[in-house]
Amino acid sequence: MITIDQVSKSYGKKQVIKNVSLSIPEGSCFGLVGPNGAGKSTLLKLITMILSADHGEITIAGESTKRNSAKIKQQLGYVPQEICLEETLTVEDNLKFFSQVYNVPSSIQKERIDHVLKTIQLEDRKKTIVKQLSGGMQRRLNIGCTLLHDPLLLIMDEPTVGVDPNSRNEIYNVVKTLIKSNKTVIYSSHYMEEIEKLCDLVCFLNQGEVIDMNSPQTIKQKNTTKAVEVSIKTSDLKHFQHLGEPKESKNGYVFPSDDPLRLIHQLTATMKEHRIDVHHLQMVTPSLEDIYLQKTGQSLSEEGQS
Ligand SMILES: Nc1ncnc2c1ncn2[C@@H]1O[C@H](COP(=O)(O)OP(=O)(O)OP(=O)(O)O)[C@@H](O)[C@H]1O
Repeated sequence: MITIDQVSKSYGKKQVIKNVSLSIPEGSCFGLVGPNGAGKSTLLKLITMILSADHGEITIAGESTKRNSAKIKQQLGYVPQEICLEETLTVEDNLKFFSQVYNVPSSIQKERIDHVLKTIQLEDRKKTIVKQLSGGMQRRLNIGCTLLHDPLLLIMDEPTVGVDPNSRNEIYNVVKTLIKSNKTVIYSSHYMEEIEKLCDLVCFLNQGEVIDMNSPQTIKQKNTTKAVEVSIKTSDLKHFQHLGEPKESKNGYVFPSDDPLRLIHQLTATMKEHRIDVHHLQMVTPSLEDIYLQKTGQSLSEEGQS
């Protein structure tokens, strides 16, 4: 569906997309992950042709963005990071307005609006003024406005930023409905749990470069570095310094290791030596978030609180 071939982009002297190549199959949900400033929005703006690449080529459904932009735009829905709605109008009037923006023929406008209201689960809110909607509902309407021309490709730039967990689940449901109806979705996020729930493919972007791209399962299998979680107290940590730098976890501390069995022997020996009781000791596999941290030295979640 989409091929990005050796694409680079600079703002002034600063190169923010560096020779990126990737391809996104039709009907897939493609997750773009990276901390603030990784280049996610810039890459999405290149795909949506808001920006043009300095080098390289982007092809969507066989058409080059350089040559056939008008044709591609008909198949493309872009959900920007910022909510872009007229808040003094009702839900329905916003949808009517965006139908006109997207040149939806008036003969099918009502049918399209009804279908979109169902998809975004706002059928009972169509007469509500936008500013009276919750943040999560506004985000769903923001998505709905990009569905009116029935695009094949949807590009969503952090659609759950600033949304509470319940509303986030409702947005996931909308995205899942879109994936089931065979749309291709590109979904950028700081939240790794979203990517794991929704995406068939995940691309880790860091400082404008693709550092890994695969299914979430394959990335986890490839990065088999294991770790051991142990329930020790912070005051006892000094006895374990020779076993590396642990990370605090829900049940105590997690020690990374390429040889977890050996580490378990070392941990138990140290506990015995210092007479430390242990209630919990288990091998753990890293989450996608941990893998990103290992690869970049940067945490997504800390950066992702904005
Ligand atoms: N119009 C612009 N002019 C100059 N620099 C820009 C511009 N837009 C973005 N940048 C810079 O380019 C880099 C990549 O920004 P981009 O917004 O693409 O990252 P991002 O991964 O989407 O980050 P965030 O999660 O914060 O939205 C950042 O260093 C940013 O400051």
